[in-house]
Amino acid sequence: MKYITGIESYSGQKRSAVTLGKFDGLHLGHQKLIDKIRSYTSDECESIVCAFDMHRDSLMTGRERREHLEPKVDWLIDQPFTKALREMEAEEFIDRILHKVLRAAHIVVGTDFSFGYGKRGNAALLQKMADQYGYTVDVIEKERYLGTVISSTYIKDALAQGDVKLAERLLGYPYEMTGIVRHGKQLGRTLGFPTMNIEPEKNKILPRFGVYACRVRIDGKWYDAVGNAGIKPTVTDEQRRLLEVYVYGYDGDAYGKEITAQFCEFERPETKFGSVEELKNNVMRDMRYGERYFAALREKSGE
Ligand SMILES: Cc1cc2nc3c(=O)[nH]c(=O)nc-3n(C[C@H](O)[C@H](O)[C@H](O)COP(=O)(O)O)c2cc1C
Ligand SMILES: Nc1ncnc2c1ncn2[C@@H]1O[C@H](COP(=O)(O)OP(=O)(O)OP(=O)(O)O)[C@@H](O)[C@H]1O
Repeated sequence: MKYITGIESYSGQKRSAVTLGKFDGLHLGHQKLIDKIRSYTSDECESIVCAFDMHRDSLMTGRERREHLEPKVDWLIDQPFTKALREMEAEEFIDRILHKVLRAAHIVVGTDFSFGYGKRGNAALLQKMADQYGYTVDVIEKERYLGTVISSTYIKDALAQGDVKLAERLLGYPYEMTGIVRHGKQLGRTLGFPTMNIEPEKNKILPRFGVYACRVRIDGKWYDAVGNAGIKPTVTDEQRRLLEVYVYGYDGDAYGKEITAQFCEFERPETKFGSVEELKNNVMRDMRYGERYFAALREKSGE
């Protein structure tokens, strides 16, 4: 996959199958559009995801989006949502960007896709200009989960409530975050539970502050874990968002390593305990919860 920032730097020579939108999270709805552009790829036609970057709190970092799309499409264009773009007339966007720059042969959008100044551009306008510019348009019905349309907003709402299981159903994969293991206050070790701290990127959304059963990848190997997403109000006033995980069966030194954590199930909200002793007792209970969670999972899958 080729990755660029800004449509103007596109240098593809072939015709293209293009899909456009914010694509935050690459959920099951987005995946339908991506499958469609992939179905058009050939010696003459490359697939392009054009993702508008809104610079707001997001389900995915830019790197995560790249990694998810890497094996799937030929091009990922990250397009900052600039004033010039916001104010471009829809017809000009079709002519200048889709036709002249991207050489679109196929355009794939969801039913509610809108673009151009005042959001005047939509699927109907794309269809109206299709013959003139020689492209086809696929307007994909919105994918639903139990009757509700899947959207990035819906997934953000689920995460805000700690419902990481629902988020996983809507995404089609577990919600996750990646970071370099940093030194904490090193209190955990003295309290009897050594942990790994990772900090989310600035705009990366953490689920509701609280304790979760997690899966953690260290050096390519997956481990069961239990972790707290939040600000550790019992021991610090710093307000720094962190995910802190206790990893079962890992006794190496993970400082400086990049790890990825997947959120499996919400256990309880993060709490400001009255004493470190109370915190410790609760973390011990969380560890037993995590053991039960993964034991039950294994039993279910017959392992
Ligand atoms: C499973 C688990 C649950 C936790 N729950 C809370 C909590 O509810 N409230 C809180 O203030 N800190 C919580 N913590 C964070 C602890 O305060 C932290 O692990 C301890 O102070 C060690 O921090 P350190 O890594 O900076 O040394 C939790 C940590 C873990 C691993
Ligand atoms: N559930 C869905 N099924 C099919 N296509 C979808 C679905 N959701 C969005 N799309 C389409 O995917 C493209 C990118 O959508 P976009 O990420 O902008 O919207 P979204 O997921 O609804 O996010 P938000 O909630 O932030 O509006 C658009 O063409 C949109 O119409």
